[in-house]
Amino acid sequence: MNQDQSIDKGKSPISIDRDELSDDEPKKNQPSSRPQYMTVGSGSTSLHAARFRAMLDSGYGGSTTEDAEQIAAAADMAIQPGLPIQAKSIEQLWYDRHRAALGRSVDRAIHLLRSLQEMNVSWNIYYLPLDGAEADLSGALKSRPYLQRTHSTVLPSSSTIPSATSPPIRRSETSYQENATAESRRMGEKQMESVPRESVPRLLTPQVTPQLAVLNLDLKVGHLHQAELIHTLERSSVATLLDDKIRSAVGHLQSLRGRIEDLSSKVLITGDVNAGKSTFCNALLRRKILPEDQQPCTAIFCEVLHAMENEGVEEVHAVHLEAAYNRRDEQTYDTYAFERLEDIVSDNTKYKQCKVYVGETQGTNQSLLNNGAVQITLIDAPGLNSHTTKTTAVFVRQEEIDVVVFVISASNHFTISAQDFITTAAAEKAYLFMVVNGFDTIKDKERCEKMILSQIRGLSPQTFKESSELVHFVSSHAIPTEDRPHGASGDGSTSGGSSGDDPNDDPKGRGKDVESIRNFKRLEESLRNFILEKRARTKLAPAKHYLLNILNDINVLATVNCEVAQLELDKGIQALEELESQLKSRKEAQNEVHNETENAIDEMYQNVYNHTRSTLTRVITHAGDNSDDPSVLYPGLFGAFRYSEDLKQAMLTQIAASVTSCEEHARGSAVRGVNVIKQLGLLHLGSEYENLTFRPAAMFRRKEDELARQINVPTSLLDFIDWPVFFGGENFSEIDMALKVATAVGGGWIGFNTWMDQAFLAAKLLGNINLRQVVFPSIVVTGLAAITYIVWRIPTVLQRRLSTKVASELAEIDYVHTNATRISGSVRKVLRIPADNIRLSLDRVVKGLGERRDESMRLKAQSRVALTYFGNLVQESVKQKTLVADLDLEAPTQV
Ligand SMILES: Nc1nc2c(ncn2[C@@H]2O[C@H](COP(=O)(O)OP(=O)(O)OP(=O)(O)O)[C@@H](O)[C@H]2O)c(=O)[nH]1
Repeated sequence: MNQDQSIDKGKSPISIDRDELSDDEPKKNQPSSRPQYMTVGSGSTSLHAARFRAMLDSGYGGSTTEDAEQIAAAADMAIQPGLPIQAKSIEQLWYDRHRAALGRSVDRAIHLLRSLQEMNVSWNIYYLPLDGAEADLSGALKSRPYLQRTHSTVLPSSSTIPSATSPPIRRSETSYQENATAESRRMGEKQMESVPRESVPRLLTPQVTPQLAVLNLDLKVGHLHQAELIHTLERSSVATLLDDKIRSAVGHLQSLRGRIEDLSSKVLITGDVNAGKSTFCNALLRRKILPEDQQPCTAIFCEVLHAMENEGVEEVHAVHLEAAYNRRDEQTYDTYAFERLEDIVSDNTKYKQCKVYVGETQGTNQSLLNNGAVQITLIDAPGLNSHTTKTTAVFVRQEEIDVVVFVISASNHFTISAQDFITTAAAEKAYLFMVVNGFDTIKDKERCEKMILSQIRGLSPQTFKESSELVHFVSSHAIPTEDRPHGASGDGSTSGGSSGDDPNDDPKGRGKDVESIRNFKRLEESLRNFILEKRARTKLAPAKHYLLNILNDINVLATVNCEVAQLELDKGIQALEELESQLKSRKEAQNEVHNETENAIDEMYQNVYNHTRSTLTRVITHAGDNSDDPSVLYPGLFGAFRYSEDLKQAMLTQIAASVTSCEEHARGSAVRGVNVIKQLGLLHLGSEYENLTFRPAAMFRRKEDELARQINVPTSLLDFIDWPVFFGGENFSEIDMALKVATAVGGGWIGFNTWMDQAFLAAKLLGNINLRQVVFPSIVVTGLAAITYIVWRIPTVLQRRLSTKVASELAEIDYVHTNATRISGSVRKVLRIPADNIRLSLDRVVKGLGERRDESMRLKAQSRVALTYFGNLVQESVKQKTLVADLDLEAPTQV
């Protein structure tokens, strides 16, 4: 609301008496002057007092009861009929109150951001839309299309500073994002197919991000935009990016906090090259301190402060390029006298900035730098061009600049750089103060004014709206400085004037000079008002503006994350139920498979063992029954030994063949067993067991049965004779042993001699004569018969004897059991491989399910915590937003 409007409110119980305007200026020339005093009209209830009380009642009042009482008393005083109260005191009280309230809100916002930062560590903040890429995990939302808040707007300050009646946050367009996000969604879905759920980044797409004014992640790499980059980022990377944003927002809030507390104000004077910025500064100071030149001469930022801040010493501190200025640390700057300023400001290779401490030439009432209550710093910026525009914009963006004064050359109007800068600065700062300088050089002033105002309307509508206060057409040259007497215009377009700067002092009443000085003084007044009286707007409004933005961002993130937390909690509960049942059935399957495979293996092992054992036992037992084997023919007495070797060989070959057949049988059993296990694998683990291949030929490659060939079964003479027939007994082993010894010591006939000796002993008993006559022929015949018998029986006896010997040798090395164990063990080994694989696979599945269940439980717990946290955050951010939005920074002027 501008001043004229407030004046129009003449019927208000509280009115401004324009007759009480400052006595510095003629009243009729003070359309923009601020009221110095306020008188109370009817004495009826004051709006101010009501507002104060309402504010106190709201709990958002002063920091102490005493403070509150003091303010309320001041307000009550203001409504006492006929009692003049200094408007500035009231304003100061309002200002302090707002300052304290905003300070508390800043602290609260910092607290909320820090908690958000902590939350972001344990539960990465969601930063992706719930449609599109995330749609597959948000079945619940599929049936309830997610509302995309495409354009939520935080109304900026100034005329748009939200008041109690106009909510600050306006969702101008809420729509179902169907078509607009289709492309992004398609892309997201495509990429999501290949991205595991856990790595889904929590990002908001550009459809949501515009509503984030501060915490928006500015993702851009080359030609790729956020929508494309979004899916390539890990959630943790996004969390880190967001953490950085939150950190810098906290830093910004802290400096805003400091700025709110700070009683000084900084005024940046910027504009096109040679627009007359330095001349304007000098005119404000009434001293020619900063170098003025027709050529561009200011290359570094030049800060003009009151000498009071430098213990009253006037000097220049040129700050080193890499140093952070500290007045108490002379390492950070060089000290110069004012005369050297021209050299310093024109060179930006040695110094980045200079601080100029200036003592005032004007009294405190008129002084701009030190106005009693507030310290003001003027900053003369380098002229804007394509190189410096960005630097200056960055400078402006820094929170310590309260007011931007933009100097335009009346003859050049707005250059491209100027337009760029104003567009950027207008977005950053609520107000721009425009000084159209060198107005003395313009002939058709009215036309110039019109043209410039229409340009301003396009560039900064807010400034245009209050142009009577914020846009000034002046001539800095018209203001006399120490070395420039009154009216000494550079181009001579205006003539000289009186020695003082009061136009009324002009004895000849030179109209143009009078007008110029008056205009300049009006500008000063507006600027002073702007800085001093409207500190709420210049100092507090940026904090309020930023607070509304950041609280809105917190609210948006909290709302989205609340929904996500609810969604994830629901999903978590559902997933947990599914996982529990899967885990149960898998564990059952695990036991079942274990038992079935073990049974199958044991059964197969036992079968093969029994089969091998019985087969080998049978073959070894009947190894000597191959008399009809055509390959082993008895060649007669003289080939008896060779025959015995052939027989032995045939027997061992037969046994070996039986071992091979047992192995073949075992292979078949293994194939059957593997099939049984494969079926179990297919049943419980699915297709991964379809291609299970088993090569039975690979079994029994090492011929361990050759042991049989290596056994030593020597043939002795006794093996040819059927001793039991001769001796009618079976005490064969003793004889065998004795004969073995005899054979070894005296050759094969010793045993026979002993037998003959016994025959002769019998004959002796019968008598010599008879014996000689009867027995001898009998003996000879019997002997011959025996010999014939023995020779005849050799093949049969040898087979049996050798078979027995082989069997006993094999029994000695436990051949049957060894081979049965080896073959069946081999089968077991072969079967154990797929069985173990199945078991391991099932173990893995069970373990995986267990881990997923644990993870789901963790996520569920986290989601529950997040849900509670974000739910509270939504409420708290709304509460804080309302409190901040309800702060009416302009209250005292709306009387
Ligand atoms: N006629 C006239 N000349 C002016 C006025 N203000 C400045 N000048 C002249 O314009 C020229 C440039 O003035 P400066 O103050 O150096 O301009 P600047 O914007 O500070 O220049 P840079 O910092 O180098 O960009 C000087 O010759 C001044 O004398 C004015 O109001 N009227």
